[in-house]
Amino acid sequence: MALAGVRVIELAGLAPAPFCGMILADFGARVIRVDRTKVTMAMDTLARGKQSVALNLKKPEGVAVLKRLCVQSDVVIEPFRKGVMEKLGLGPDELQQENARLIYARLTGFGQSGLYATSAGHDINYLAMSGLLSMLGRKTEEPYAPLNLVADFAGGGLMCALGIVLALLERSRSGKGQIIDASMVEGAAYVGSFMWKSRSIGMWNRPRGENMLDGGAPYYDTYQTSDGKHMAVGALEPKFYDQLIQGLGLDPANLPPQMSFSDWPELKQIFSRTFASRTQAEWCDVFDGTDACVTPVLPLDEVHSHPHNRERGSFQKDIQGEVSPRPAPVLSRTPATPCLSRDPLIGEHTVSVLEEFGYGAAEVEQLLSSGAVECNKFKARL
Ligand SMILES: C[C@H](CCC[C@H](C)C(=O)SCCNC(=O)CCNC(=O)[C@H](O)C(C)(C)COP(=O)(O)OP(=O)(O)OC[C@H]1O[C@@H](n2cnc3c(N)ncnc32)[C@H](O)[C@@H]1OP(=O)(O)O)[C@H]1CC[C@H]2[C@@H]3[C@H](O)C[C@@H]4C[C@H](O)CC[C@]4(C)[C@H]3C[C@H](O)[C@]12C
Repeated sequence: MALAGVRVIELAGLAPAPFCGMILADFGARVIRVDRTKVTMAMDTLARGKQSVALNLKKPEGVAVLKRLCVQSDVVIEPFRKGVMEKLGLGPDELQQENARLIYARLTGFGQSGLYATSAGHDINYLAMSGLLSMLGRKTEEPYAPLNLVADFAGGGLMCALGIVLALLERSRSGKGQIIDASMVEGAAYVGSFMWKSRSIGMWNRPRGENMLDGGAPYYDTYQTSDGKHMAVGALEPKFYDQLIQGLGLDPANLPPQMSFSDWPELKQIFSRTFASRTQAEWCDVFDGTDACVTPVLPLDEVHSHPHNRERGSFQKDIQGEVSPRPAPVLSRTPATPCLSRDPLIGEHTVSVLEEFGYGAAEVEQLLSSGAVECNKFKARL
């Protein structure tokens, strides 16, 4: 796989850093997640393919273990507030002094500098600060965050993974590591570059929820079907719009023009009434195989079995029967072959990882008895 041979230390975090680590693991990196000790339940649902080591970083011996892991690794991902790692004596200066090739990825909400750098926050706050949240939501409603997808995952975990891959590529020339300051505010804003750059062509001249791509246009929206399901319509270009009108069985001569903003509310009502007259399956029969840009809105439990997704193998089942998306994109020679076994227990691999990183049996025993590390392998067998 593309990242085979890359060793990553991921300090356990909430959502963006686990996603970043999972992407790297899916594409072949060896990812060791560093969990806290005395935690009963793993909250990382994005742990596919990772190993877990439980360290108490409030103990100097725990800090020393993490340093040793980082000396022999390529990447460390830290998900804490600015300054937390420095307080532990684990800042980039300390770690890169011992391993100049280390890529030190800092995944935060607000970045490593600025007024908010040390403040707590979550996806919705970062999205708000990126400017994007002000553009999201229906007409007359308050701004609305689309789950925690944009800042946590697109602007956060994914951007951080991109930064790591870029730094690995550059390191293959320079031999040097670097520090990645991955701010979710900036990552989300960057993902949204189109919103800035397309203002010049008038894409966002109207209030929120009244533009072409934000739910304003009747030909770019969702509609309820007679069985309470939905269809998604994305018929932007006139040639595709014509196919939409044809599929809906409407007479273009009786409709206002596609691009007439003032007629959009009326057109929406016509589309709503029409879509409500048949079931989702019936509309799929009408539109599948056409260029009308109309697709069913699939709930998560139907995605896997949709013929298109099934044919491509876009979703996979792990050994516990849990369905999740196959890693994307698909590389032709070195595709991701994600691990399908169960997620690690907290600290399940502490002893084996320590041994692999050169700790002798007596040292491991000492660390276990001092509480600097914890191993839950025995419990895993119960
Ligand atoms: C699923 C929910 C998560 C949703 C994601 C959410 C929408 C997000 O947006 S995630 C993005 C969050 N932001 C960032 O990641 C940006 C960078 N990080 C930060 O800004 C901060 O870390 C922070 C704000 C996220 C958290 O701040 P906090 O003060 O807690 O932490 P830090 O200042 O960073 O310091 C960390 C301290 O920890 C010490 N540390 C770290 N590792 C170790 C170690 N190995 N050993 C010892 N010590 C360690 C470190 O030294 C720091 O110490 P100091 O403070 O002394 O410096 C889930 C969100 C909430 C969950 C629910 C909740 O937990 C309650 C229930 C719990 C139950 O078990 C399960 C059900 C819950 C309802 C649970 C359910 C879900 O998991 C959640 C809803």
